[in-house]
Amino acid sequence: MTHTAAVGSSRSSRPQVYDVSQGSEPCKIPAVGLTADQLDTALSVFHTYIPDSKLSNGISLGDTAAARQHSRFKTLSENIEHDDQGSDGSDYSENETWSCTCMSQGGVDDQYLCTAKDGDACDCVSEFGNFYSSLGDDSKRQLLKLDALPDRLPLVECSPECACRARCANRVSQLGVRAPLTVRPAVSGIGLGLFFSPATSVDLPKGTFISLYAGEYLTTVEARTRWKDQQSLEQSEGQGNYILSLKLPGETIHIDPRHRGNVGRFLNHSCDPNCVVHVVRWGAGQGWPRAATYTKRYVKPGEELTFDYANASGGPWTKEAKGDEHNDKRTRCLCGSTRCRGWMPYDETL
Ligand SMILES: C[S@@+](CC[C@H](N)C(=O)[O-])C[C@H]1O[C@@H](n2cnc3c(N)ncnc32)[C@H](O)[C@@H]1O
Repeated sequence: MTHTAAVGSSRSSRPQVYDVSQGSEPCKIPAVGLTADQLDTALSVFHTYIPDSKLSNGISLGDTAAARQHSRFKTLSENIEHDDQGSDGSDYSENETWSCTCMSQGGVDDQYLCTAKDGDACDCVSEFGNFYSSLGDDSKRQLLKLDALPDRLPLVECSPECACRARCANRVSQLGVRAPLTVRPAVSGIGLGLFFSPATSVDLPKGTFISLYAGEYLTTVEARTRWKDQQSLEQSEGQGNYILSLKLPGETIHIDPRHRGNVGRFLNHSCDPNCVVHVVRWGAGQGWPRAATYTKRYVKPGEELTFDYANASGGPWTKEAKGDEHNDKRTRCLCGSTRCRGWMPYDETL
């Protein structure tokens, strides 16, 4: 793939703002300060930009009926060991649907339906908890109450089937990227990274939704094959490994954004990160687990956004690679933090 106009390149007198999301997110995500080659890489990694994950055969998770019919879905489901309980920890199984009947009353307060205003009355919030709170400013932004989240329980937002629709305050991760972000060369020098880049000098509060880590859902068998391929690319061409494995109670989900993915694939690992990954379902039962990143502290303008790959699932699924010469899975961590553990975490089951 070649491009005649390069972002931030001396080849172009007026730098062009290239939206990495290709118009798929509510906010543009400019690529900034990239050489022509880096821009080519940033673009060519996305054969397709998808704001939400899909099955590896291209079927959208939102298309529940088609996803359930498809043999790939069945294979994936069979690969997942289910507990007696629903995997969101509730009494609802994957085959049941759950929705609230909250209806908008009209007016500006619509934004707060389901949580701040009618929280007690909303079926979803009263069943699964209210873990978002309003920032209370004009931005109408909802923050995740990180300290109130129960350990290892996925967040459940209102589902696409709920009557409250898009303005409900219990829908955050499903609305796409809203924080001002840019893709730039990573601070560590390891390829590209995702940065908080506001127009004015404001901090990003703790609990702000950044983006999903969206890609193709893989079976464990598919993930193993791709992991090996990506690992050899990493060694031969310096291209990274992108598969995120979410180990939930009773199930493991692998997400690969290398060929089809969203901007979350630019989030680098840090041993002292400013973001954290949480599993979010859009509705209980029928809701597939999404990996969503949120800030875990205040973030200053210009900071690179990172998360600890070892905490991706909130569980003990990863191992720190040891400095053992015979461990071919090890990759040096270049996060540069004073708490750096030296090696990148990896999922030993792949
Ligand atoms: C999800 S991608 C992150 C974006 C990547 N830097 C890029 O340019 O596309 C993960 C890959 O980035 C690299 N990476 C991320 N964090 C790193 C770190 N702390 N140290 C070394 N490499 C890292 C590794 O190659 C890893 O496999």
